[in-house]
Amino acid sequence: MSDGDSVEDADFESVVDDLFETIEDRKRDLPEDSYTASLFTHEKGENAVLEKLGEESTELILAAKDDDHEELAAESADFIYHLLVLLSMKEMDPDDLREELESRF
Ligand SMILES: N=c1c2ncn([C@@H]3O[C@H](COP(=O)(O)OP(=O)(O)OP(=O)(O)O)[C@@H](O)[C@H]3O)c2ncn1[C@@H]1O[C@H](COP(=O)(O)O)[C@@H](O)[C@H]1O
Repeated sequence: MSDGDSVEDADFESVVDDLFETIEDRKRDLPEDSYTASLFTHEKGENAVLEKLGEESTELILAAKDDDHEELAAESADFIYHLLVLLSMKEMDPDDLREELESRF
């Protein structure tokens, strides 16, 4: 996140872009204590993040069925984070998603 921005006043798009930038940094630097880096070096390869996406979508559905808004927001964030890791693994980025969504307007 750029200097002067706060989490409170960042819009959704810039939060996604900042998170994706952090993911790209972790992919490049592979710090030992980083969960994100561990996904890029996992022995299961991309299956590690694909499995996580499956788990997170199930948790998201359960939160929706319980009408638990706080949990639904948390599980949605987990899902979007893992989706961004997958896009990075595939050498894609949020612009690919943005363009696809915009093409449907
Ligand atoms: N947004 C996320 C994010 N969302 C979810 N997760 C991790 O995703 C993992 C899986 O979540 P689960 O719901 O399965 O919860 P869990 O019970 O901990 O799961 P298990 O690992 O035990 O299966 C957890 O370890 C979460 O910490 C995330 N890890 C990192 N980020 C972002 O990535 C940045 C870099 O993080 P590091 O890679 O840790 O440096 C951070 O600053 C965050 O902004």
